Amino acid sequence: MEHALLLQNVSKTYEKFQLDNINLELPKGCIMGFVGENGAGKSTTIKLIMDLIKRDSGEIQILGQDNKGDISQLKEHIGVVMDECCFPENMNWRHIKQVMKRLYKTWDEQKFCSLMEKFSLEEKKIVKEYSRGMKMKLSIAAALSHDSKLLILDEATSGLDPVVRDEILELFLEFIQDEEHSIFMSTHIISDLERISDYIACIHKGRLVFVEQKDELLSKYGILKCGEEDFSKIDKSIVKGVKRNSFGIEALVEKRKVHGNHVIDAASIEEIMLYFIKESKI
Ligand SMILES: Nc1ncnc2c1ncn2[C@@H]1O[C@H](COP(=O)(O)OP(=O)(O)OP(=O)(O)O)[C@@H](O)[C@H]1O
Repeated sequence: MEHALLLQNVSKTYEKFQLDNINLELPKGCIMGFVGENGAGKSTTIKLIMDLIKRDSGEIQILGQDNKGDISQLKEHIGVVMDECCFPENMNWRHIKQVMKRLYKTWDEQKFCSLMEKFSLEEKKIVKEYSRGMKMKLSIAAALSHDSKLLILDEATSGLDPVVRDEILELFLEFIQDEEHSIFMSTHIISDLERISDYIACIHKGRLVFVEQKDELLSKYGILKCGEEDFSKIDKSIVKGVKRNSFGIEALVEKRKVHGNHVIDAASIEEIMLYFIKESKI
């Protein structure tokens, strides 16, 4: 299987934080959602992918090419949207269009203009006068208006209202329709990922806690509800997180491995993530 993005044993240490041995593989034609609590290491990972900061160890390949060295050709095929807008504050989108035309050989002016219209961004307004949502729309439109084969998005949909988010998720789904286009996106909006992603990677305190196909996550895990006595008989290696309350125990378990008659409810992606990173293990 060809991959759009490959991280092998990637590590980075700051004084008070360590990104520890990250392994990720995003197959071409797929969307991978990257989730985790504030400060878990999502932006750091994305900056390492973009080679904006130096990794201490490991390998990173984008579209089959090492992300270090001469990546001028590769940049044509990567669309990046970071959580901060990186266009000059005193430009309107007409100016930005001219700049992008010079930066990308594959710049598609018509596509950009039609997205500006679709997103209702006024021609004369300068970036300084944009709301956060408007800045995000502008950045997403620019990333989609050259020959991007991989979109890398860091919290790109977080400032957008539900209607615009819905439109953008549709654009993302259109974008990956052929096997050549892929998306790696970090977000706190798990419902967006439930809707569009093929894979979910979850990071906690600098370590990956799972990377799985979304459908496999949903079919693999369930929430077991029982009392202490029944729970004591459950193999703890299949338990990923436990919550205790006055009614008994709720535990995220690998449901195919539970034997006997038990109540096991479906778990959402958000619940799976929370049990993995927040709840106790025993
Ligand atoms: N340049 C830096 N120097 C030292 N520490 C840093 C630096 N950049 C980030 N960190 C630390 O790395 C950790 C991970 O930060 P990062 O921005 O990757 O988290 P995140 O998962 O993107 O969080 P959020 O969801 O809040 O955006 C944090 O503890 C942060 O303080």
